[in-house]
Amino acid sequence: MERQRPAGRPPRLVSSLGLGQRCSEVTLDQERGLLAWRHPRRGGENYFVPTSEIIAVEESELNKKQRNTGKWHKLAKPHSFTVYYVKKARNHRWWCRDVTFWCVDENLCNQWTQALKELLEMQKCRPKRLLVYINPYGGKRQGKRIYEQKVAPLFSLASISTDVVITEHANHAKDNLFEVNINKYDGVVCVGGDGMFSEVMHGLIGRMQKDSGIDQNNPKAPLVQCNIRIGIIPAGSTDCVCYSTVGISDPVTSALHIIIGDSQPLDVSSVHHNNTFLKYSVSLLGYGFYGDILKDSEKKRWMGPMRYDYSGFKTFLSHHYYEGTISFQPAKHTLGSPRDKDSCRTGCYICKESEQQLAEQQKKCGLKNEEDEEEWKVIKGKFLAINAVNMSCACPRSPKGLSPAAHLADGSADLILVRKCSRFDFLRHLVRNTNQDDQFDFSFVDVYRVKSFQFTSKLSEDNGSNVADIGKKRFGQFCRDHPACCCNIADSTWNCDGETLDSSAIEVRVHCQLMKLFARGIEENCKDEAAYSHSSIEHLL
Ligand SMILES: CCCCCCCCCCCCC/C=C/[C@@H](O)[C@H](CO)NC(=O)CCCCCCCCCCCCCCC
Ligand SMILES: Nc1ncnc2c1ncn2[C@@H]1O[C@H](COP(=O)(O)OP(=O)(O)OP(=O)(O)O)[C@@H](O)[C@H]1O
Ligand SMILES: [Ca+2]
Repeated sequence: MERQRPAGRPPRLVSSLGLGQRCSEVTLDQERGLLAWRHPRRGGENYFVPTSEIIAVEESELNKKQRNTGKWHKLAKPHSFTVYYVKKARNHRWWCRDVTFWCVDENLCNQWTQALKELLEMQKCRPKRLLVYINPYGGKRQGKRIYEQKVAPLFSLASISTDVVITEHANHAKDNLFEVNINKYDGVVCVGGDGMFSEVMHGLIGRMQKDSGIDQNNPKAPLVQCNIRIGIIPAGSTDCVCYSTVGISDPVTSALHIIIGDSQPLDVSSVHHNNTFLKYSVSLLGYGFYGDILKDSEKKRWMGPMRYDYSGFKTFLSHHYYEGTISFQPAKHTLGSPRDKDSCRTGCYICKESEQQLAEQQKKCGLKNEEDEEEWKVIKGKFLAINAVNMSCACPRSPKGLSPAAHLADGSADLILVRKCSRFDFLRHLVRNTNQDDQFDFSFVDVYRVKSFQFTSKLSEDNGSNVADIGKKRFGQFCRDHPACCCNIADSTWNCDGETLDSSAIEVRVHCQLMKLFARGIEENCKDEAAYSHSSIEHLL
């Protein structure tokens, strides 16, 4: 892609500017959008910052210490400017760092600030106005403090104006998104966990469909893409969506991705029951183990994030399995497979390829629904867990995720079936979700990449349509004939991105890249500080 440079400006600005008490050669390559300098101290460390990662530029005044220790105090008053930029550290963490350059020539100083500001103006993908929802009760109840202390100062530094809503009840953000004048904003930010993100996503996708006259209850309706990006400031208990799309759960890192206007498309699954829309899902749709954990943990919200460990331990000991039938359509359009060694990373070619494939398929088929004619696979069995993940579901508890090779935007989900097995074997599988070993390498675990699936429990098959009531009444009763066998005559519950669904019989369809986040996916071998310090400016420019 050819970069534009401000009209009438030279392609490169090179000056010897003051940095601390010494001089540094500073280069701004306006064509390639690179700012580079060599630190006169720190062993001549080289700095190299793409202008797309500059947060702000301000005319500044040297502080007292800088003024008194510098040689220039005998000279005329120095002029200075400060550049705030993204510093990439280990483990995908980003910091906001600043550097102040000075010179005695006021014109030169102005030329530099002007040139940098003009380059920032040209970053059209950056948001100027954001709508922010804060859940004050998510996670450890730190959402408001995190936003005020860590995020708001960065937004104001980047001249982003915000309208902030502190939610007063569940669904406040979702309902509000159906009413606000959404065109006023360049994005919506949610401060909270996966549940809060889910609310904002439902509000935005729902609003988009409503405005376009699409009936969400129709499971086959082609949904309209939502182009307003969502930013997630993690302040929840799991923060799986943030971790899986940024690589770390850190409010400052996420705020910086929002400021520089990153964009990451995301697949969204729609979940229906009997032609009734239930929910959308982006991370985990889990039946059995994760459904039971969620159901139990909801009663223990007061415990905060610890509730999941408590309920997880209890659910693990209960070792319930559930009988049912899963039917699915394999995702043939995508190049990847769930057993791939490579994971989805920034600029992922598999996601790009899938997007094109699906667009071509849609063009070819037009209104004809050829999807239904495609092959369906049917599997009946007894399952400890049925997990469908649209993304890896990496989170601090499981750093590589439930399906490490799942893609953020390939139009498919990974369906993981964990069949009835011993407690010991199930524990081995669970532990592999937390370490580097392959969690799918067991005879009782199967994984498929799918574009749609349906599930019906044995109970609903046996009892016809009034299953929900029967299931509810029977919940908690277990096989009387074999009290120790762990077979459960009741249904489990679906865990849909951390919320329970009312129906166990569901129909799920993946919508490729239905929405976008202020993120860029996980970066490959995130450069650490050493990578910058040993490269020379000459080489980089
Ligand atoms: C020996 C340790 C094995 C630990 C295995 C841990 C695997 C953890 C996998 C986490 C996957 C999270 C997927 C994301 C789901 C989100 O959309 C959703 C909303 O935030 N979060 C949850 O449902 C919250 C789900 C929280 C799940 C916590 C599971 C804790 C299990 C503890 C099992 C203990 C067994 C101990 C036996 C001695
Ligand atoms: N003011 C509020 N009072 C009560 N509930 C709220 C409020 N605002 C939002 N909620 C609801 O709280 C639920 C949980 O919030 P959130 O996701 O932020 O935290 P969490 O559950 O601790 O984290 P995670 O979802 O990552 O496990 C959301 O589903 C949201 O609908
Ligand atoms: Ca996907």
